[in-house]
Amino acid sequence: MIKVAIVGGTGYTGVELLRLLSTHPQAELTAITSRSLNGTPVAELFPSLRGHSQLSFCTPEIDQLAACDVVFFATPHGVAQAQVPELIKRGVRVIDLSADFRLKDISSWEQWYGQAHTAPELAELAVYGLPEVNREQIVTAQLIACPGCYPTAIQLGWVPLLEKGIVQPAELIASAASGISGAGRQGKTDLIMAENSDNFRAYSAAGHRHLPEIEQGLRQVQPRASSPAQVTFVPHLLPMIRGIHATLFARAVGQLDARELQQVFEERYKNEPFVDVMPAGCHPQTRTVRGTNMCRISVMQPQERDTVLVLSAIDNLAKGASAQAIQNMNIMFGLTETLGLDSLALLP
Ligand SMILES: NC(=O)C1=CN([C@@H]2O[C@H](COP(=O)(O)OP(=O)(O)OC[C@H]3O[C@@H](n4cnc5c(N)ncnc54)[C@H](OP(=O)(O)O)[C@@H]3O)[C@@H](O)[C@H]2O)C=CC1
Ligand SMILES: CC(=O)N[C@@H](CCC(=O)OP(=O)(O)O)C(=O)O
Repeated sequence: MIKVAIVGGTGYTGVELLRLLSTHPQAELTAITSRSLNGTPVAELFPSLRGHSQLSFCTPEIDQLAACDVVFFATPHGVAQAQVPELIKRGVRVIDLSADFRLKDISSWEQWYGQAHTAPELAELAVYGLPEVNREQIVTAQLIACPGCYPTAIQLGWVPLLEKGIVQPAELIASAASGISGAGRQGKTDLIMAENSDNFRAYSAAGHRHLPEIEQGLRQVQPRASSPAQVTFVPHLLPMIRGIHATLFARAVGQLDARELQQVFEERYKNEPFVDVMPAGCHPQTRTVRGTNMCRISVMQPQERDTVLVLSAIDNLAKGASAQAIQNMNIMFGLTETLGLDSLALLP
């Protein structure tokens, strides 16, 4: 059994990790932290876990964390970079769900996250945990930087086109909408039900911190000679709890027909257990991925003009965070990649 700890167990990604790890056949959760609820039984805060967790929340003590094989950080940005260096020194493997180690360009990280980075050498060491692109490096990684939710949906939608150089990399447009759990569990007025129910709005349209992450990931897969990927990214808040839907617009470089595009996607993802390329004409829905590690994608060319349209749907807390983090753990520890991740979405 793999001994696991979660730092930040009371947030939405923390409890999603807890839910998934509780039924994982090879993982034994030995510590889960909350400074504010130290000593509270986990099943008292989350009664859905009654009968599945005997643990109580504890404070994040380095010795207890270092006794585990792997530590998940489900904490706000800036927390992992303070604690991870010591764990790495002690040989523990770390899977960070925050953005602390996602960007290789530290000055860009500092600009977008508005704070100084205290462990830039670990950002260099970290492997970006998108298995569909970096599976080989994940196997031996000591530190995984899990992708953000929007970057997961958007990169999986565009990677097949960028790799083959069949769309203009400098003219990419992503319009994406997220459920409110994407903003975390802390109370803020603009996240309450009365502000969001029966409402729909864009936010951070002038620039969102996921933009450099998306561009970094796409540039990694592009052919070297092509001009670097440039993205216009507009996120929106949807009045629902879970789910991201991304509508991705790109301009084709040459002549392509819809059948060839479909083949590019089917070929690229034919061995990927968690990417479902839907038949031509289908529209992915967030409901069909809810609570699962799946990304459902479709590609089309409306009116056979030169716009290539990709639709991509994930669950922000699952493939966009905690389930993808467990997919990384499975790969790192040589387990079947789908272990503990084979549940189906609830319908309706
Ligand atoms: N929500 C989403 O859809 C996604 C979120 N993420 C990222 O995952 C991370 C967690 O997100 P989310 O679950 O939404 O966050 P929440 O704000 O809901 O939860 C944060 C958790 O971290 C703990 N925490 C806060 N500060 C510290 C600290 N200094 N030291 C130790 N623990 C701390 C809190 O517990 P306590 O204060 O009691 O210790 C709490 O359990 C964030 O970085 C987020 O950006 C990534 C992908 C998707
Ligand atoms: C709806 C909402 O507010 N979403 C969050 C993104 C959540 C996420 O995945 O981002 P990180 O992992 O980078 O925190 C936002 O736009 O900031």
